[in-house]
Amino acid sequence: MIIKVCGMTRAEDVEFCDALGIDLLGFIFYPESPRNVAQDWVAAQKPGRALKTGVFVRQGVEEIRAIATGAGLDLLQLHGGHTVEQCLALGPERVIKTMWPERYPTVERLASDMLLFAPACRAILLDSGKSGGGHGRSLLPKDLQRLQCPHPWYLAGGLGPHNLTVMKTTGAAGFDLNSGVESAPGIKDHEKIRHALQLLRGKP
Ligand SMILES: O=C(O)c1ccccc1N[C@@H]1O[C@H](COP(=O)(O)O)[C@@H](O)[C@H]1O
Repeated sequence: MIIKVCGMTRAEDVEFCDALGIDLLGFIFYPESPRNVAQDWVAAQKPGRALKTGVFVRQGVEEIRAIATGAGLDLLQLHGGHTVEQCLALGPERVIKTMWPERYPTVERLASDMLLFAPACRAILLDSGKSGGGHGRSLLPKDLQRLQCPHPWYLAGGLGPHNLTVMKTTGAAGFDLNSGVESAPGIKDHEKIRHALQLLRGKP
């Protein structure tokens, strides 16, 4: 199971999550977000094990490539209306493509769109709402329990210790934690992260 903690804005949170065994650390490159970070600061963050994941909303391929190189990113989370062609141009092995189930009338229509993107990304991230991210709202687990998709998909949207037990029943291959493990936007609550990890991995 992959666990990502997103919205890193402080070195102490990067170090804490890396030491705890979090797999992916998310850095948001979106000026309208309270979690937006500067490329140079991200370049200075050097986790030992966790992969650095940049989150992009509006940027095109060339800009994403430049930021990825400058900030030393391992993975790219495309959290806007990015196309299959853009994912392929950036490299499927490093792309996490966000999709929004609430845009689809049925879970079957969602699954067929996920299949279109599958060859263009390493994983699909399902978030709440119809666009953007960091809303702090959650998807309904009962809808996702019926989802049939052979490609790895991760779950996002208001995840935290309060709902992870039920969210685990969706069968997601990964969980992306953000506002649900914060004390304020961009300020991670270490106890909530520890508790979330315990619920997901069953470790103290
Ligand atoms: O967190 C943000 O501010 C943000 C802004 C723009 C795009 C994505 C953003 N965050 C990502 O959104 C999901 C869900 O977040 P939340 O748990 O609902 O707060 C997650 O992948 C964040 O990485």
